[in-house]
Amino acid sequence: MKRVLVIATGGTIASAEEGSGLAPALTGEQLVAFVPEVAQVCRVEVAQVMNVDSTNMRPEGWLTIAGEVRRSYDDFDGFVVLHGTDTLAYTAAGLSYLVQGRPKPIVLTGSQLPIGDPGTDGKRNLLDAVLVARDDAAAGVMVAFGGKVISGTAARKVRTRSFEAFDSLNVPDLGRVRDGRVEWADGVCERMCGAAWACAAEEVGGAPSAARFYDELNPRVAVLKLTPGMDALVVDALRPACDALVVEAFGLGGIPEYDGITETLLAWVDAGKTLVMTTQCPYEGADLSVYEVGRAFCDRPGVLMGGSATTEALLAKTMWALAQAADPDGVVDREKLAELFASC
Ligand SMILES: NC(=O)C[C@H](N)C(=O)O
Repeated sequence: MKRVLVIATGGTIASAEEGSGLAPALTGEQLVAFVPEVAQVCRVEVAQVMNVDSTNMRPEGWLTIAGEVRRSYDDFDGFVVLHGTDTLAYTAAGLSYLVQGRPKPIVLTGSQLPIGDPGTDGKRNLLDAVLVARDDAAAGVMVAFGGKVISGTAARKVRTRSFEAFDSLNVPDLGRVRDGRVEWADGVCERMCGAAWACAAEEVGGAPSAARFYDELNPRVAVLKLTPGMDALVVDALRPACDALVVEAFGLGGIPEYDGITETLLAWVDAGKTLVMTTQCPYEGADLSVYEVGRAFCDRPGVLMGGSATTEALLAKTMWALAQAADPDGVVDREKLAELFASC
């Protein structure tokens, strides 16, 4: 029987109402006990690394989860991370960059209703995630939620109440779990590699092979969604607190020319910081070379293009790449940063 480690972090799945609003109350052991089918399909152990609403999850928490996977890696065939849904997509992206190669499956899930609620989606999601984590064809970081299996770098929470809370943006779902069976989409291994992992061609398809663990992130990265009439002071105000800024431009890549917005953004890279350009449209990605209002950002040292990656993935990738590209004094090698950014 395969061995699965359930890493419990909290979230609605573990929550109960104790008079001041829903808050995590149950342990991972208690959650697993709600789903007896889990013990019938694998040997399960639980690690409780924290018990928080995912609103309070930070990049340090991603490192804690990745550290737990690393510590237990040889003892288990797969990992399930029980997590609040609100920032689950960020953590899934963070883990995708912290555990690269073609690692054993690391499957994130949670629920929209507490596991003790009679209509809960938590039992189904927990069992589905375990089924994916023990599946022979599974590898890498994934989200299993509401029957869908989604790449860890493509997930976005798109619904606040419904059970189908997550969509896969710009890449198809990796598969589905239906009636207790994992059904992978056609050509899924190639897509999984394209989405998240820097795989060599011979690593495509089949079971997990080598895992590459990283244990550093630079959390000094913010996301700025441009809005009509934004004051350049807002762009400036973020600078002291950040080493990089992920900019959600308009449409295909429009950056306002009025009131010094373009100049104030470009001053970031002149000061040695990094800009990552993306779009506020969820689908089809950005291309700043098309319109005049984006051209100034093309071929500029220090400016990286986000393509069709999600903002969640770009934030996590930037935190990872900045940490790898910095020397001990924190000076970032831009060439190395650009290479790392393009590598996964
Ligand atoms: N459904 C959920 O899990 C929401 C909860 N606030 C969390 O993210 O922890």
